[in-house]
Amino acid sequence: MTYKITALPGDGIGPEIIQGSLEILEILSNKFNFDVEIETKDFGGIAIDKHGDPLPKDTLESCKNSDAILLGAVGGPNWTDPKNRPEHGLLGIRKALKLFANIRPTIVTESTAHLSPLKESIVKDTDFIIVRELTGGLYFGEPKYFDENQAVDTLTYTVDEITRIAHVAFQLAEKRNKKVTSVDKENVLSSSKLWRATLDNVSKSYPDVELNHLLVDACSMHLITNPKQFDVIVTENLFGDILSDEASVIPGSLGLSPSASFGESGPSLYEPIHGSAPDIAGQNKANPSGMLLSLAMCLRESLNQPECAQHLEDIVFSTINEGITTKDLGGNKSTSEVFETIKKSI
Ligand SMILES: NC(=O)c1ccc[n+]([C@@H]2O[C@H](COP(=O)([O-])OP(=O)(O)OC[C@H]3O[C@@H](n4cnc5c(N)ncnc54)[C@H](O)[C@@H]3O)[C@@H](O)[C@H]2O)c1
Ligand SMILES: CC(C)[C@H](C(=O)O)[C@@H](O)C(=O)O
Ligand SMILES: [Mg+2]
Repeated sequence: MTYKITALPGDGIGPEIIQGSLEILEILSNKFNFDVEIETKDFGGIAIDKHGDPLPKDTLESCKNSDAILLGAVGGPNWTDPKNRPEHGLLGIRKALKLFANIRPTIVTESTAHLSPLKESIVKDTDFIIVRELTGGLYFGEPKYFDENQAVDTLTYTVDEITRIAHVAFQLAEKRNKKVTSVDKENVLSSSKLWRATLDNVSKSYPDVELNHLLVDACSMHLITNPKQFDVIVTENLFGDILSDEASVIPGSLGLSPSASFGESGPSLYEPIHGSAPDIAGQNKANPSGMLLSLAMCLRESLNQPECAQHLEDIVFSTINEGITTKDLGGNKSTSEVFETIKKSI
């Protein structure tokens, strides 16, 4: 069986972290005996420059015909036209492929706790997953417009949209520590009132799973004072975006955090949660771990290679534990030095 992968390097540090990751994928496929066919496509700012469109038809077609998509990052100071931004390509692909469930794990083991800027005793043994709704909420609600005098964004959620993401969260929790924390702003927002009521309803089908509700402002505090209390956090699009960047501080760096986006069918998309990091782009300084851990999620979920995924995750963490890290984690290695070390370890 040959797996088809579409690679979307994108902008800024995107190409720097994708290139080495694809080389590692080739090495892993030889070692673990499976075949991959990789098609690399223009996406984001580079696609605006070359084709006038952040998500060209040809790129979307390749994604639709693949088994999985690996994405670096998009955006940057070169693309400021509010009507044609690299980020529109990202929202466009999520919507076109109906990738409504975005999974963002945070794990800190005994051996990685020292990397956190927070106290080791607080972060040690943290293991939770943020389930972020990805195709609704303020990102997509209509009307949405701006003129010189006014700007409007609309926060809409339907019961169906909330129900399907709630099932994802409960099903995950059933396989884990059986605890769902739903995060909303029920004291103010109508959409959050519907969110909370729907979560209560869906929870009736999962009697073994405990459901708690937290307001998003309090959750942002709990996240960094007592992250061990969480198992599965489920929340709407914008809250999930913000809380997951905050959560990346717990293991140590935004450069460490991976993600996977799933629809009900079709290819899934794997990308680190960070952006194109314009401040370090082109300098060989980017931490490739978030991209590599996203590749591991891809190997496990889309390519049916759990042992290969585990091998890659083990090597990413043992490399970090040996002190071979980029500056964001306190080390002095370049992106390419980290990639070379990981290749040798494989
Ligand atoms: N999925 C995506 O493609 C994605 C995600 C987030 C932001 N963005 C876009 O990226 C651009 C820059 O956004 P931003 O600066 O707010 O966020 P960012 O995530 O790009 O960077 C925030 C900070 O984290 C650092 N950082 C990020 N990734 C790192 C890595 N792998 N290694 C080491 N340090 C890392 C950066 O250097 C920067 O200081 C914007 O255009 C934004 O829209 C894209
Ligand atoms: C770039 C931006 C549109 C995107 C988002 O907000 O979803 C990013 O921040 C992310 O977390 O994937
Ligand atoms: Mg984000």
